[in-house]
Amino acid sequence: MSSGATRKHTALPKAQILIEALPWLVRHNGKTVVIKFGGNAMIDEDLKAAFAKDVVFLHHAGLKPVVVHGGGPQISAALDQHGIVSEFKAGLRVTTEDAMDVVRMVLAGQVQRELVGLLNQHGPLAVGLTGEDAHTITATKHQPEIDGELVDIGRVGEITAIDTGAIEALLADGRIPVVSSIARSQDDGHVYNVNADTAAAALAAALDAETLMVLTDVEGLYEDWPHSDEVISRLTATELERLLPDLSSGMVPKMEGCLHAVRNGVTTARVIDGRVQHSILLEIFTDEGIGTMVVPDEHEGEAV
Ligand SMILES: Nc1ncnc2c1ncn2[C@@H]1O[C@H](COP(=O)(O)OP(=O)(O)O)[C@@H](O)[C@H]1O
Ligand SMILES: CC(=O)N[C@@H](CCC(=O)OP(=O)(O)O)C(=O)O
Repeated sequence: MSSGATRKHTALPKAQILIEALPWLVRHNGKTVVIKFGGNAMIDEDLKAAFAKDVVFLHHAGLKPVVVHGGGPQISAALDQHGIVSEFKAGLRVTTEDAMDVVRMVLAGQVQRELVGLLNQHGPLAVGLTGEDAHTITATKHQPEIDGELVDIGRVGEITAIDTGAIEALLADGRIPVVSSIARSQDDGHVYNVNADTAAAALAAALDAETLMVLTDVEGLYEDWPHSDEVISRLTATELERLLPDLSSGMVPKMEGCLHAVRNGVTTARVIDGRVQHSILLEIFTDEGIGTMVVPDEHEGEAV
């Protein structure tokens, strides 16, 4: 049996860890953080549960987390079951009308429900919605330019407007919004498939969020991918803009999204490793942030 003095002594390091978080708690109090949880980081059950705990922790620590989720691998698996081949052009899924039904079913009916369920194990907190709800995300048909030609990739949307009303009402009510990246169409009565990184960045900018955090399945933006695993730890908007033409595949919408966010009022945009448990807490409450941080140009040289 341990004495009172010993118990106090062994508990001391815990108190120190808590008190070290004080400056960050003060700095982030009341601030909105948009967290994009990528489909690739969502494959492991323990990671999903740890993610949910981190988000609930942020909520109770006085921040306002908004979750935007992906589901690329989950959509591809479901399309496969339906005998629909997955094809990507310019990093975006070619989405036929039939594929759109599957995308919507998987994102809104499966992935979002699962995240809402995990978050709500900690209390009546999470409310799921898609960009269709209350006109949260409106889009028009996106036609990427490939080799100088506009290409038809089906029901893929380009965001034209964000209405933050529903999300802000949920935040004001002490809830955690969980948003699926599906948009209402401004042209017809249908819906569009939107890349989840792009949706998260647009929401972060429209919500005037302090931070956009993109969780993925790599450590951050590699300097010379796939030849080296040297992570770029900090980039200004202008430095990122110069790098964009050389980026490939999944990193393109992420880094374009980070650039859009910091050019539109978000203080920092970060790409971090969703495979590391509690990476969100490391980013928000310590100096030992991991991954890649993008800052606006005017913050160059300042401590963020
Ligand atoms: N410069 C780069 N640095 C890191 N990853 C890169 C880079 N260029 C391309 N990638 C690829 O981007 C992937 C992440 O994007 P993606 O597969 O769309 O993930 P998510 O499901 O999280 O959105 C990485 O797993 C890696 O294969
Ligand atoms: C247009 C487009 O490509 N939409 C994506 C939406 C999901 C997504 O972005 O998921 P991740 O974040 O896991 O990649 C798709 O259909 O895969």
